[in-house]
Amino acid sequence: MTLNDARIAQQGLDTTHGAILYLEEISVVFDGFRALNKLSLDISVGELRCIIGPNGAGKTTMMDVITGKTRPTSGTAYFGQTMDLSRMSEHQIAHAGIGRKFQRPTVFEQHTVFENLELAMKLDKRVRPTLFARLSSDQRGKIDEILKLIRLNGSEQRLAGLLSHGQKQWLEIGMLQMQEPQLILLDEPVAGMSDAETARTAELLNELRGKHSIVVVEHDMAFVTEIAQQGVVTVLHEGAVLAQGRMEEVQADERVIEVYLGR
Ligand SMILES: Nc1ncnc2c1ncn2[C@@H]1O[C@H](COP(=O)(O)OP(=O)(O)OP(=O)(O)O)[C@@H](O)[C@H]1O
Repeated sequence: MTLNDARIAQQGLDTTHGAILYLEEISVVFDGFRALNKLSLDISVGELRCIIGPNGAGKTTMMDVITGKTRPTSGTAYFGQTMDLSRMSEHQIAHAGIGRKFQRPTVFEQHTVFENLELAMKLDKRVRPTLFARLSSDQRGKIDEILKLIRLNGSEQRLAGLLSHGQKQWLEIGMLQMQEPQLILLDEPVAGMSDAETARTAELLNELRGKHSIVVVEHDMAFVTEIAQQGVVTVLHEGAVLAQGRMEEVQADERVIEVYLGR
């Protein structure tokens, strides 16, 4: 851990004003093209926010800004009241508690489900156990709890490489959980899943509702309807917020129908 990392970790997350993430007038310009155009967005603590929008709307670029992969050309991004994401490295942002799941699962295929969860816990720099230390009963209990959540209890000794696509996605969500991020970003979590797997993923996210702050980017509208419930859905278009509100509100919005749903 560098001195700067230690300073950020020590600073802690300040959510006294109820929001965990503030994006204000974020623009990202690639060679003259505005992928994000003064995007402003707040996520509340414990919220499950769904972000939808047509291809090229800027959803991935927004996630890249939050995780430090892409620097905004202008605007501000804060994690809690005090952490300026534009001044932190990707590593520092992950360390401060923002966890991201990419679209393709990246589990350790040669290891069992249990070992994947164990490894995820041991990669958590805040805990710093040695890789070969035996698990405490608390740690074992936590793995068991996550196995149930991700519907893989009973499969803990299977090799991750042998799991179905959906199961790998759940395992990766479990691995994220092991690191207890304060904010979880999920990029198209049900892409490529069967209908049954999609339904179970919706159940899983509904179980996480309120316990974590979660941002889900997804194209599958049936799935979004399942998990949005009474929460806020944000529609991005051309790098900015086109509409925002409950799912039935944005679905009825003429502008949203025109650019996205009506295609
Ligand atoms: N590194 C880059 N250089 C140049 N242009 C980029 C770069 N990254 C993204 N873009 C462009 O920015 C725009 C927004 O892309 P982005 O991937 O954020 O959209 P998206 O909403 O995630 O789309 P999708 O639903 O297809 O994943 C696109 O037109 C894309 O081509």
